[in-house]
Amino acid sequence: MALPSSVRIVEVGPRDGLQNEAGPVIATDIKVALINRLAAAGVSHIEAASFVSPKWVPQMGDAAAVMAGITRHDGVAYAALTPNLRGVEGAIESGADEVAIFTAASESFTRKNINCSIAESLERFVPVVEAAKRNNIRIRGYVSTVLGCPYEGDIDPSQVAAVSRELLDMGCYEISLGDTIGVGTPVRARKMLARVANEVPINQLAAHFHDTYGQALANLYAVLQDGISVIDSSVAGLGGCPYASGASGNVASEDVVYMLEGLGIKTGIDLKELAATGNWITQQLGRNNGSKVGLALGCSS
Ligand SMILES: CC(C)(COP(=O)([O-])OP(=O)([O-])OC[C@H]1O[C@@H](n2cnc3c(N)ncnc32)[C@H](O)[C@@H]1OP(=O)([O-])[O-])[C@@H](O)C(=O)NCCC(=O)NCCSC(=O)C[C@@](C)(O)CC(=O)[O-]
Repeated sequence: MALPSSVRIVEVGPRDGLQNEAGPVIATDIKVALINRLAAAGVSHIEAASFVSPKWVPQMGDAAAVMAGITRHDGVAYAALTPNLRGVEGAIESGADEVAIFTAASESFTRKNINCSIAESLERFVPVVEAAKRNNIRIRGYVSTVLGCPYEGDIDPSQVAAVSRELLDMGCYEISLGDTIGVGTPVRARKMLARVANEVPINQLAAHFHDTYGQALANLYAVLQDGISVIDSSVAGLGGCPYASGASGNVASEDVVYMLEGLGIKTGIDLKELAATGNWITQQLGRNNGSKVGLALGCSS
């Protein structure tokens, strides 16, 4: 299949990137400035916050304040993660353009992450989806551990396909396939995708690959050839996974945009502005920049 002419980048840095940040809770102002800078760099889809239990994820405890603080840019969708009815109510009140429900292809991971079975998580999402639909808010679905689980090892692609299909049938417009611990390699990624694409149209699937083993760009290049045209990524490669030692964050947005530009694929994002944002946020957090492109360009502001 020909490569797509354009790719929508879903920037998950403010949520997936910051949720696991060690140390004190990051100031709301920094989160707000990060989101505003990403929008100014041309990112059109930003996962801005997470309406989850602050006991489980303290870094996301100020979701409502973050959503209230951002300056909305025309044409930018601001999304929020919502595990249950309480979460979606908060997201709707905060003016989220989109909500995301999340489960996994692995029972053990689901239990650790949201304290229920996969089947229970799907039941829990029913009122979430109903509330979002009543408010004309789009619903995205996540399936984690699509290429491996820290507790169960390899995951059968049929299980990924089955959970993805359930989320689609519930009303998700798009299913994001998460290689949560970044263990995938290109051939396995394509095999998994081929199985899932039997259940969910490829144009309703997104790739959400972490870069723990340095395979994320290779995996993305592989699945782009199968028709994937939505990629989740995190500025400066922010993030990590509390369930996998040494796990790094999502693939860095700067690295993805650089690769896509080299392939002649449009993203609408200004790479220099994005790289400056990556360098800025890593300075704010006092952590290393996980983007090779960000480091190479050395942009700052
Ligand atoms: C799902 C629950 C809430 C179940 O948590 P629980 O303990 O089973 O449920 P609960 O209903 O007993 O709630 C526990 C406490 O949280 C409160 N609570 C309950 N709901 C909310 C809410 N919405 N907002 C704020 N507070 C809430 C609730 O009121 C209660 O407070 P208490 O009575 O103890 O004071 C919990 O497990 C949770 O919040 N988990 C979130 C985990 C999470 O955010 N993980 C990271 C996101 S997933 C991810 O990163 C993967 C992804 C998407 O990026 C893709 C990939 O890479 O694979």
